[in-house]
Amino acid sequence: MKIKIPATSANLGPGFDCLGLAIALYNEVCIKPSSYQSISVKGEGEENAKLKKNNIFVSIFYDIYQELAGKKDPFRFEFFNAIPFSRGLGSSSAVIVGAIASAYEMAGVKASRETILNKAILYETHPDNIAPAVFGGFTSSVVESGRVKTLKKVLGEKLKVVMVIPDRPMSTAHSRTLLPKSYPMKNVVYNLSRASLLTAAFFSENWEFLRVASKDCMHEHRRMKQMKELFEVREIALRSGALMSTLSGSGSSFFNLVKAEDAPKVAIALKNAFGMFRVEIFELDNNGFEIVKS
Ligand SMILES: Nc1ncnc2c1ncn2[C@@H]1O[C@H](COP(=O)(O)OP(=O)(O)O)[C@@H](O)[C@H]1O
Ligand SMILES: N[C@@H](CCOP(=O)(O)O)C(=O)O
Repeated sequence: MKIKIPATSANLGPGFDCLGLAIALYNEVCIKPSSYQSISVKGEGEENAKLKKNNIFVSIFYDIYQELAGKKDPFRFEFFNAIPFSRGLGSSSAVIVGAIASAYEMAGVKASRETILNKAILYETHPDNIAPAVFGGFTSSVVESGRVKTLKKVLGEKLKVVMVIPDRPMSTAHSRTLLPKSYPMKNVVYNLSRASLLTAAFFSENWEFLRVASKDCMHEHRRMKQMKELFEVREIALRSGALMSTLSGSGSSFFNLVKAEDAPKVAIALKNAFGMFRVEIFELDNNGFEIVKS
């Protein structure tokens, strides 16, 4: 079988741990029955020998496969990774969702996307990457009694993403340790009001509200201080016409949502200012993971 899983950009500013969307940048994994287990890696992580011995996708796959099939058959895993690691593009969530969906497919057990999502939340404590990786589109999610409740909005082709991908990683786990354990009430109201308005703006396609609705006072500043160039990335992106400009997930990438016709202008402005960073124009993904060949 072959599965493709999209990258995701989580938080989108004030929507910490609850808002996210999927991007048309994919990891692909081919899995075939074999007489012995083997792993090959192309693309991101190709040089990392550890991924052939201690691979989180394979571990999660067999967790689920053994639960469903009651045995551990050997498979060949061929990874074609396009999602950079630790750049705030949901690489770890793509692994979790891809491994679970693949295990159900290889065990011959049908599963709804809700089932896949509610398995994935057991491995990833926050739903803002896994929900769009499962469903695609823009998603607003909560976790209630261990179950994920999410709503999806399909995003039209009038929108594109200009993503600035720095050459330095930011580990999600480490980046979360930089955040305070509690916040003043005014900060909480600042973020929850904007997250609400941001969600309403996406669902009603009122793009002119995105700029004010995507501001955050709970996590971005502390994280962006680890890579001060990101403050200028945002300034240039907004000056060039981006609808919104936010730290992608826990970083280090910077997410810029633009009208399709403005994408080249915004990308050129960012490329001219940050020659050392990757600047890519992506479409949005509205499908989530896809099993492209059984
Ligand atoms: N395709 C992959 N195959 C195996 N492991 C992966 C893959 N993508 C990510 N990982 C694991 O996840 C880690 C990155 O997780 P994290 O810091 O949460 O980054 P991100 O912001 O991309 O989600 C990598 O260091 C690696 O251990
Ligand atoms: N809400 C999380 C999102 C992490 O996204 P990632 O793409 O960096 O894994 C957080 O901000 O920690």
